[in-house]
Formats: sequence, structure tokens, C-alpha cells
Amino acid sequence: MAMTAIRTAPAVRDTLTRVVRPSWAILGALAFVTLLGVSIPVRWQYAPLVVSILLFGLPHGAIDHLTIPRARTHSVTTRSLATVGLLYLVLGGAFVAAWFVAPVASFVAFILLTWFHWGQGDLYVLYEMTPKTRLSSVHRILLVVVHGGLPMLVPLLAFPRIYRRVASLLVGTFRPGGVADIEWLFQPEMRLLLGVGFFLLVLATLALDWRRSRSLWRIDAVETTLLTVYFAAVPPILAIGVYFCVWHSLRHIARVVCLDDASVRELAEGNLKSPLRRFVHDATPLTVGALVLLAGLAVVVPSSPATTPEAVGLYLVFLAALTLPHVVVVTILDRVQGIW
Ligand SMILES: CC1=C(/C=C/C(C)=C/C=C/C(C)=C/C=O)C(C)(C)CCC1
Ligand SMILES: [Fe+2]
Repeated sequence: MAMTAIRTAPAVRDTLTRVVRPSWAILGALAFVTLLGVSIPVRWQYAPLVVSILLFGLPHGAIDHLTIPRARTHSVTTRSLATVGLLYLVLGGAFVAAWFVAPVASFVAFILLTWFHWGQGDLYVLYEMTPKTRLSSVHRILLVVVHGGLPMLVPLLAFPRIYRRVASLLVGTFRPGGVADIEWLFQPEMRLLLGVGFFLLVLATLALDWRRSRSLWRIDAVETTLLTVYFAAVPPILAIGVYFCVWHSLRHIARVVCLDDASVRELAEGNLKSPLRRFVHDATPLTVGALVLLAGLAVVVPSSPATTPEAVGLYLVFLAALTLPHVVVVTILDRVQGIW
């Protein structure tokens, strides 16, 4: 089947709906219980990020070597594998090196990279859920900025002290006390400025949605409201961990699974097992490879992690390095699927 035929297949939309709805429900429920006053012990707040090492998180990128050939309906060749391997080696290696040389700039770059990447993931879903809607470049850029900004910016506005602590943990692995260089980012005036600016962008985006398509507006308004309340209420380490697993990664896994015609057909027949088994088979080798590299990084960093927060901090540094080449692959995928 041709690429465009698959993309517009209702089966793809159904599959996405099946992962989008539970992600709304889980984040909504977590925000709700938090607002009711239930507080989850700090120790447990790290759990979703730890779980993401094996479930959803790391595996969602561990299929990058298969993504582009599948999207182009080409077969996977030694050359295509070597290209992705080299991309990971060069860009991932460069980012790890950057953390040693310039940890503060690397932290800021990591936040901005995640901002873009999580926004681009959501843009794909909005695009697929409203297939007949053509969006201007400005509109698409705004959707990326708003959807990536909700997980990256709202915690800074609502929980500056925790945000600063995480920044200090990541930067401190390479340069203790280095976080002082970005103290200005956590000041009330700066947060107010960022909050007001971001709010205006949200309004502009929703206004464009309204003009373009009511169904796009409905989905975007639900997601924007939900993510704003969620990241403003739920403590950030827990909030980011759950979002990373059941929102970003799950959506990306569904996206890549849908590149495979056989899986799309099986999903349409209600068969979830075979596509899932195929995904686990495809993602396992590089998930294991990534774990080995993560253990290696733990040994070579200036201060090896001794506590759960420090280990999670190192995992985030490692994620940063993997995310750079992953973003290149996903951006190419965006191009192949006609999103840009
Ligand atoms: C944990 C955490 C933070 C950063 C998390 C980041 C940046 C995660 C990136 C994950 C990626 C890129 C996964 C791959 O797709 C913040 C925002 C500083 C706030 C405090 C908690
Ligand atoms: Fe991703």
C-alpha cells in the first residue's frame, strides 16, 4: 500500500485514538487526585522515570533504525543501519562530550531540544486526528511551541525550586554549583515574563485552531487545558515521568507501529498482540544496548551516582544524548509523512 494511503487510513486514526484516550485519562486522574490533596511520597515520584528505562521511554527510541526505511517503504539495509548508528555515535557522543565541557549550556540545550521534540510529537497526533485540515507553517510552529512548552515551561512556573534542584543535579554531575549561572531563570520576574508570553502564544494558537477547524480546536483545547493543569499541579519529577511514558513515548510507539502495513491490518481487526510482540522484538536489542552504554556513562562521569536522584539525573543526561539523534530521525519522519 502506498504511504499516503496508510497515513489517511482510518485504522491509523483509530490506533492513535486508542493511545490518546488512556493518556488523557491517566494524566487527568493524576491531576485530579493531586488537586484533591493526595500527595505521593517523594521516593515514589521517581518510579515512572525509572520504569521508563525499560517500558515505553528508552524503547520508543530503540526502533529509530527501522523508522525511516519503513516510512519510505524501503527495506532495512546494512547501509541504512550504519547511517543511523553513525548518527547516534556522532551526535550522541558530541552531546555527552558537551555535558563535560559546558554542563549549564547543555542543560539549557536539553530543555529546548525536549521542548521542540515533545511538541513535534504532539503535532503529528493533531495532524493525524484531523486529516483534512491543512495548517500554515506559523500554525504548525505555534502548535509545536505550545505543546512542547507545556511540559518544559509550566513546571518552571509552578515549581521553580524543584526545577532548580533538577537542573542543579544534572549540571552538578559535571560541575558542582554550576547551576548558579542560570539563577536568573528561576526568579519571579523572569517566570512572570515567560508565563505571560507563553499564555499569549496559547491564545493565538487556539484562535488559529478555531478559524481552521473546530475538531482541531476541540482536541487542542482539551490537551492544552489538561496539560496546563497537570503540570501546574503534579510534582514535576512524577509529572514528567508519567508524561514521558504514557503520553510522548506511547504516541510515538503507536506512530511507528502504524508504519507497518501488517500491524495496521491486525490492529484494525482488534489484534493487539502481534503488533505488540513485533514491537518488543524490534526494540529489545537497542534498548539493551542503551542500558549497557548507560552503565558505562555511570562509570566515567566525574561523580558516579550514589542515590536514586543522582542515578535519575545521570539517566536524564544520557537521555539528552540519545534525544539529539532521535530528534533528527523523527524530523525526517515528519518530512516523509508530509507534516512539514
Ligand atoms: C525531570 C524533570 C525535568 C526535565 C526533564 C527532561 C528534560 C526530560 C527529557 C526527556 C526526553 C528528551 C525524553 C525523550 O524523548 C525538568 C523539566 C527540568 C523539571 C523537573 C523534572
Ligand atoms: Fe521521542
